[in-house]
Amino acid sequence: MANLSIHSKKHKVCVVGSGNWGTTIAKVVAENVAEHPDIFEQDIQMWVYEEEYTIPSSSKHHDPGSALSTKPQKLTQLINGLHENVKYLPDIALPKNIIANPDVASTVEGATILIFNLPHQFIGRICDNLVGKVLPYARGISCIKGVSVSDQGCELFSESIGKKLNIYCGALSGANIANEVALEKWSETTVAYEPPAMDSKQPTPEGSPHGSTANLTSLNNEKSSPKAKLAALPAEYPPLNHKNIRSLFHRPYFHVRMTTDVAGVSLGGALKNIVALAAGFVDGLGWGDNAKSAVMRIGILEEVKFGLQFFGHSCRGETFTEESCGVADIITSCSGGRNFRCAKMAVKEGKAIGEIEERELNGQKLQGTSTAYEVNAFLKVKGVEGEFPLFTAVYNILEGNNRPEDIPRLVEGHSRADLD
Ligand SMILES: NC(=O)C1=CN([C@@H]2O[C@H](COP(=O)(O)OP(=O)(O)OC[C@H]3O[C@@H](n4cnc5c(N)ncnc54)[C@H](O)[C@@H]3O)[C@@H](O)[C@H]2O)C=CC1
Ligand SMILES: O=C(CO)COP(=O)(O)O
Repeated sequence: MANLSIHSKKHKVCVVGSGNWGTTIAKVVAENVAEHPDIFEQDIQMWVYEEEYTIPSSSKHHDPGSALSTKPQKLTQLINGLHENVKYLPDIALPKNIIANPDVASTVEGATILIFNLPHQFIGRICDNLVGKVLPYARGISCIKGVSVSDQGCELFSESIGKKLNIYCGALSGANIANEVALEKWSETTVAYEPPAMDSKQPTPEGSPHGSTANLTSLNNEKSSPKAKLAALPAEYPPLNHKNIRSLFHRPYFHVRMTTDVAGVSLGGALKNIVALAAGFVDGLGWGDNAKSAVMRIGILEEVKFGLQFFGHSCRGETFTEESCGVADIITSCSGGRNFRCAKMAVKEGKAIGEIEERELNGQKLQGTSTAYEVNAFLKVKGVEGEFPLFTAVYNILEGNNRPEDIPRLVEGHSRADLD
């Protein structure tokens, strides 16, 4: 087929991270670059935190006669040889254009689109290693569910990545249990991207509260960082407007809705992990679906309140109630997510959730436990712990100050009016 593109260069896409969701998103984008060769280069470099791994005897790749199969191997070699991430996404065939790379600097080299997808506790250090190694006009998308809390306040990862690397960074988040997406079972997701004006030959959707200009000011209401100057995407590249960003993620089984609300999308993904722990706690007590629904209802109200109170000038309440990254992610995460499952087991077995995480997840990481502590530290500094009774209850249960049985009492009386 003739290449009708008027652009002499194509976008090089890389994925920083290769866990359960990192590998799944690499599969999604690897399929899409193959379908849009006029916009994207064909290979996807995927950064892997290198480790040695022995193929388990339950794997179809296990061959007792082969030393390769019974001895530990480098995970990158296994992924590149088998086209499968045998540790973090077993039994899912990966497209051959995914290249596992243990070196983060060469993973991002020459990339114009960087997709950040790793447990949130590791992103700060990785970004430190990337300073000065990223194209000045690169653009990022963060798939990370968490927030970055420091004495500077509460920051979105899209923003902390953007500031550290001096690039624009959007966010992807939705009701997306990775294993289901990897099996190509239908789901929706939300991608928040506010194209810097110079990247876009197309207007952002009508009604956009932010227009189409780059906004690198802090999304935290009370702090605003100096505006960093973004480098323009050279005209040789196809524009990075909503249409082209969407074409990188949208699949027949993975439906993308675009928005410009980076704060709402990021916060929905981060805060629902705290709610999922609460749902696991009450389910672990055997309290049933009504109790879980109550937790979800209060959880969504606290999400909206948190967004509007601390990120109000850039966050839309409707994002939490209308988009996949909001209410839908609460529902899916409180049904089958890892935070929910591990919290439930912890209560049923009377064990610490960290012990369950270690035993059950084969190296995958819970995000809700650390997020509950981080959000609590921020709420404490602001003096508003009492205004977020569910988030606070989860923290206190993890700390051992309260028991899961206390949740109804702790959230009682917090009607919609109380949360306003
Ligand atoms: N798994 C899921 O169903 C979904 C996860 N997410 C979010 O995506 C983000 C990434 O999650 P997953 O890919 O599932 O990760 P994961 O939970 O599978 O975590 C394991 C990953 O962490 C890496 N890792 C371990 N120690 C490390 C270190 N010291 N430095 C750097 N990396 C290290 C491992 O190599 C592996 O790639 C998280 O924020 C999560 O909340 C979002 C949607 C769905
Ligand atoms: O984010 C998720 C689903 O959208 C996955 O949640 P867990 O990390 O709790 O598995």
